[in-house]
Amino acid sequence: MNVVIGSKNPAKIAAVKDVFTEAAVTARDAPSLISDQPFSDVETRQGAVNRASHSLKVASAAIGIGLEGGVMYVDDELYLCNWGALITRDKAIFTASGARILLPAGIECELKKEIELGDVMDAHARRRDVRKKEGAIGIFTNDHISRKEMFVHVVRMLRGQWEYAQKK
Ligand SMILES: O=P(O)(O)OP(=O)(O)OP(=O)(O)OC[C@H]1O[C@@H](n2cnc3c(O)ncnc32)[C@H](O)[C@@H]1O
Repeated sequence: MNVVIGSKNPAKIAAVKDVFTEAAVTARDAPSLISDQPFSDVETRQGAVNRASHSLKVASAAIGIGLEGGVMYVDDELYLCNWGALITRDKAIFTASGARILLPAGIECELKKEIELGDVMDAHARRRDVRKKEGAIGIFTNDHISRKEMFVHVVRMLRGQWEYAQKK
């Protein structure tokens, strides 16, 4: 089976490879067609769907996967959120969201200056390419949960829903 992931981000590719161990996984750049820094569940999920859909158009695979990071408010508190989408050739769409954690108030201030979370995290943690490695979730959980691990959970939920639908 061929699976295409609509991103060249190593944390996202590694998560898909971990779940689709038997598949040939390829990675393609795919536009999210949303803002660089999504600010809601609705927008972040749409980005994941757009990436999955685009990747399937440009690669000959059975399944396209899109993974998208963003932030969203619960009341007036800002949380990290992540969404995934799995799309099949016959246009079935499955979506799932990942674990979320509250972001410190200082992070929200930076995001409001239109600096992307990935760049804010590099400055905050004094590290490089946090978005491709441990992620904000890794930094703020003291490296207990990495971005890849969080996405593995999302991709497992996508795969499980797709398998369940095939049984019906
Ligand atoms: O190469 P792509 O697939 O675009 O990966 P990305 O990390 O740059 O882009 P996302 O669409 O996943 O995330 C949207 C923005 O939020 C940032 N972001 C989301 N989750 C993050 C996390 O856990 N750690 C660091 N940055 C994160 C990310 O860097 C972007 O600025």
